[in-house]
Amino acid sequence: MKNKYVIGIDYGTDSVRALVVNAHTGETAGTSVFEYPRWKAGKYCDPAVSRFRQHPLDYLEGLESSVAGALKNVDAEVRQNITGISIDTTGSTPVAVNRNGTPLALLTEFAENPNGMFILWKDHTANAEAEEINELAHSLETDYTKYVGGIYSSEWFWSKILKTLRIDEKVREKAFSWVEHCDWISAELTGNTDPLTMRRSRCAAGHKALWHSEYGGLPPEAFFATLDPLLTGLRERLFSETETSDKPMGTISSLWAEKLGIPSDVVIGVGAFDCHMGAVGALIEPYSLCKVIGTSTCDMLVAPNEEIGHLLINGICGQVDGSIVPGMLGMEAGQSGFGDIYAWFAKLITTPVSDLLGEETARQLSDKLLPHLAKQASLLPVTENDIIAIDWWNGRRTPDANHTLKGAILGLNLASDSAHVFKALVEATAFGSRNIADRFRSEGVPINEVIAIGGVAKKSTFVMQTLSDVLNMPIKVASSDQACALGAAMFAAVASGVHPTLQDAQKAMSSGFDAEYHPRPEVVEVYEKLYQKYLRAGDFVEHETKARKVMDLKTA
Ligand SMILES: Nc1ncnc2c1ncn2[C@@H]1O[C@H](COP(=O)(O)OP(=O)(O)O)[C@@H](O)[C@H]1O
Ligand SMILES: O=C(CO)[C@@H](O)[C@@H](O)COP(=O)(O)O
Repeated sequence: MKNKYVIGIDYGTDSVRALVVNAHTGETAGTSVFEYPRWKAGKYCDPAVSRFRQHPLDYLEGLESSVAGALKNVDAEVRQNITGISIDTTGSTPVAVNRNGTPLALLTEFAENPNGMFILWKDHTANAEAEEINELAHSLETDYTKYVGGIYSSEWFWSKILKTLRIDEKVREKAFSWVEHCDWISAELTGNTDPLTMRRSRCAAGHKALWHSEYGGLPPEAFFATLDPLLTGLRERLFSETETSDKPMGTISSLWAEKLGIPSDVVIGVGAFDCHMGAVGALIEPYSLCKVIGTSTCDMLVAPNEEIGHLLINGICGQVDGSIVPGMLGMEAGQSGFGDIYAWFAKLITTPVSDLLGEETARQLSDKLLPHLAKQASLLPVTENDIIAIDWWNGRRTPDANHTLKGAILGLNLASDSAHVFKALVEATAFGSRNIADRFRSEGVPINEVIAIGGVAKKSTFVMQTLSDVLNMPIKVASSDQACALGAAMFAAVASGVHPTLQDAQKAMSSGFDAEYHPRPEVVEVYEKLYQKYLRAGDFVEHETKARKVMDLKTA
């Protein structure tokens, strides 16, 4: 029997990576990463107002370049035996499309309009719209937020659509429908981007677009029309059916088969979000908490529907049948800022260096900075009087989404140096993780083990040790440094029929775990006390944010 190969493609926040994998052994045959050029240049974004947009050309160029790079040195035999491609992306990252399903920014008149581009998951320009969605949903007999943790977020589909339709008349006129990145790019590969017929991801729809089988799809038209007449009629131009990612989206178009130099019968799987496919790549099992730790975190859990399905889990990013592993309830939570907070601190240090001593010196400093800070911080004792930081630099995703919240550092004195502050930031991100784990437990979802994947999990032993101490649980780190792309490859192997079930694909293709962290008994107790302080300080920050908002409203 000839070996079959599959390609997993993982669109992260900064770059896309393609992984060519032997579907029987999981062995990597080729891999390549492409950084989005327009995004890297900071185009179309304004961090001061939390506006983050990505141009569809970054994604298209990335598709071609990453796959070409991954296939560059493989034998003809590998190329000829590729059976499937599956894709994961960030989310909720929707875009307005025309009747053909073309993102508006690919049309000449919208080429430079950020509102015609993909609205990246971390764009928080729609806070007010999220609040309106919550107010309306909570006032109705059926609360349509009940399966997404009871709070709709400004990071999600409807908030972003509503905001865009309100502020941009041209997009309003031209937008026929809206599509998530994971749906559009997979559909693009099949050649059928018709928004009315393309298959939509269960994962994206259930966690971010309020889709649920109980409502027969999306909430009823009346809900959206009451929210804003601008939404009238859009529901009909979206979708009512969704698919899990073990299913095919279609067959590759001849155009893309030719462009990529692969067989014309390659199956394209239904897409999903990066952290969901990552959890599969990291061998998630019922009641494992799989933490995808990068710029942000996604905290993934699966459990049998019959055991957990009756619960409504408050404050998380949703519970969706089949969103991670088909046939199981998939749950998502997470932190909107994790590694990004360390990156912020590094930038704070390197920017004046760049201004005063030049870019090259700053780059050299930047390359060494985080490992250096981690080393210095690891030498510091952990005491009850340490600095406390609150990890809401990019708002709070969970528990209880609130993107108007901001970060804080408390307890500085004249002896506080960069290592002390970095230690506090790392601890803050770990406390945020602990708060999520506690919420799952208090809502009736036990956690049997913790698995970690993502850039930070691989790069920083200091962060991972602190996390294990604060969670007071061991953490296993998956061997693959491309777990999301590997998970996508596993889905591709099922969608294209190499393996009958996802579990079979996982068994055959997984590369297991290569590190394990254990809590250090000598600091666990101190961290428990610091965590209680973190919770109290967080309450204070939240209270002050609310008070300031009331004042702002009064003076407006
Ligand atoms: N040595 C390090 N210690 C801690 N964090 C790091 C280190 N190196 C990089 N990071 C963080 O890793 C994050 C990127 O994670 P990664 O998983 O590669 O990206 P993404 O989230 O886009 O998939 C950045 O936010 C960066 O600050
Ligand atoms: O929010 C989600 C999924 O729900 C992620 O796509 C988002 O955190 C992006 O993560 P990365 O930056 O790719 O680590």
